[in-house]
Amino acid sequence: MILRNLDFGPLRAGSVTALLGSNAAGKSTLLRRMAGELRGAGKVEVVGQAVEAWPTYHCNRPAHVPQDISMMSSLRVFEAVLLASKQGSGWGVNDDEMDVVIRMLQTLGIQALADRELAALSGGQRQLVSIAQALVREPRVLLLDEPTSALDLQNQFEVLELLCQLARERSMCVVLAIHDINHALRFADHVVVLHQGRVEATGSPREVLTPGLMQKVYGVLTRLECCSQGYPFLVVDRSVRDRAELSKVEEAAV
Ligand SMILES: Nc1ncnc2c1ncn2[C@@H]1O[C@H](COP(=O)(O)OP(=O)(O)OP(=O)(O)O)[C@@H](O)[C@H]1O
Repeated sequence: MILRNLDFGPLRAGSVTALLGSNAAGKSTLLRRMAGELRGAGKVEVVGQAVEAWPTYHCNRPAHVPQDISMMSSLRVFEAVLLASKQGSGWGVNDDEMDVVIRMLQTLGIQALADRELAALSGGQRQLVSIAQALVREPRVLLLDEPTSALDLQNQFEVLELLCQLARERSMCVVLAIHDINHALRFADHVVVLHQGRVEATGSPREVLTPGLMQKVYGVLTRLECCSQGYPFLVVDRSVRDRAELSKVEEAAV
């Protein structure tokens, strides 16, 4: 069993939740369970109904952007996003539906890629297209697995800002697994930290993401600083992988 006794939520409409934890903590597994792609014990509900009970293309069925995005297809970017927008609603296409796709490509800054084949895209471009495919469906719940892992710094910031903005505008519940603690501190309303198969901590990022938690969950010594915009960020001083060394650090801190 990968995850046990998980209990968190409800996750609010219009909010962004960051799912944190070290490698193999179970973040992707939890997202797949929340998306209704994995069966298991316990219950995941969307608007009071088990996630699996919502029809595949219903807006209450979460959209899931997985970590590994393979796009070995000869479809072009525009077609791929249009196809995603049409899921479950027949094959006819009108001008309004085309406009929605054009606007989505513009929003993500990938309009210049509209005619490119998916198979010819870079990793970061693929990541932006897969986010566009999920957003264009206008889901009530959007689950993203490390959505910025292939993006350059500017795209990381712009995509996370966009997700926050759309969460508020569309009353969408966004949950993203992410390794960058500073992105979680800056962009998330809520964090859930997984550790050893359980929820170690949950709450507001500033309350939860303390140097003490970083030491326990990630085995790193950190300190909190503040950027010129007033946002807190954690600086990692060093890793303490060795248990004996960690005990010494803990004793010295008492
Ligand atoms: N399809 C699978 N079959 C068997 N075990 C799996 C499968 N997928 C994941 N696991 C195992 O489940 C555990 C949790 O994996 P998961 O991918 O959920 O972690 P994660 O927190 O997303 O990790 P990372 O940060 O490295 O992406 C790992 O031990 C992994 O080996």
